[in-house]
Amino acid sequence: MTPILDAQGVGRRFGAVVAASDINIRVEPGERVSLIGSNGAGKTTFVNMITGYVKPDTGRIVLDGTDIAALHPRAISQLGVARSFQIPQLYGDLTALDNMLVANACHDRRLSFWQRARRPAAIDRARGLLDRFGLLEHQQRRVAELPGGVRKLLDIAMALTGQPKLLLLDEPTSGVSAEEKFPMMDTIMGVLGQERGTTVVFVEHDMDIVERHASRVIAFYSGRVIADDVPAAALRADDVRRYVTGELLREEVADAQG
Ligand SMILES: Nc1ncnc2c1ncn2[C@@H]1O[C@H](COP(=O)(O)OP(=O)(O)OP(=O)(O)O)[C@@H](O)[C@H]1O
Repeated sequence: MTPILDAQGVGRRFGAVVAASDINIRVEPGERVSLIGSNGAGKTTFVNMITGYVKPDTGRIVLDGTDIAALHPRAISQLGVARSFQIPQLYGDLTALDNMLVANACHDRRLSFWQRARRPAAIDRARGLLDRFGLLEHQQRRVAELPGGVRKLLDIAMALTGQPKLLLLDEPTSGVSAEEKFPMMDTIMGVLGQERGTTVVFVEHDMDIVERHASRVIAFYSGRVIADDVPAAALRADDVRRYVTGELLREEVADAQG
């Protein structure tokens, strides 16, 4: 099977900082891969290299058979990569539905912008997605008036309008309250389960969410991959317990204190 994503020997420095070092990651269709790691470990750099916002210094990044490492972000998006951001990128003065229509129109360049945006099929698709995310009641509200959790879901719904092959979610639950996190991720993953063929790579700091929703976990530390396995095994690995969750360090400190 052709992998959706095949990154081989990928490296990137920012001055003296090594943000990615010999990253080798292959993602198969349908996987739900969680990227974990402490602040500055290199997760966002990896996501930015897939979307084309950061170019690797070394290595290859192949999307569904096409080498994308040198392509412009727009070209990569048109090949089927979509992303959501830690802080949703929305048009505050437009309604939720119009945000969806604008996102959808960006994927189809055949007609003028609003002709594309207002096609009946585009409106149906946008309303269908809003419905599946539980957002239909908000469709005519200005986005600036919507609560943060709703805006996050809308951002992800917008990313799905173009039926991407690969969806990248950068900390989908950041800034969301502990009570809202779990139902929110259940909604997101439930919708993705209905979207045939969408593969997901998500950056996540909450290990309970990772265990619940990832089929595979890739842990980063200092620009390197230190674990790549099913969640139970990856979260038990010594390097992950030392450098990501900090459990091992806490145990060692407790032992040292007697
Ligand atoms: N544009 C940039 N210029 C300079 N240094 C950068 C740039 N982008 C990232 N870095 C550095 O690269 C390293 C990896 O950063 P990155 O944002 O990828 O980590 P991260 O794992 O996503 O962290 P966080 O969880 O805080 O978002 C860090 O040391 C960061 O300061």
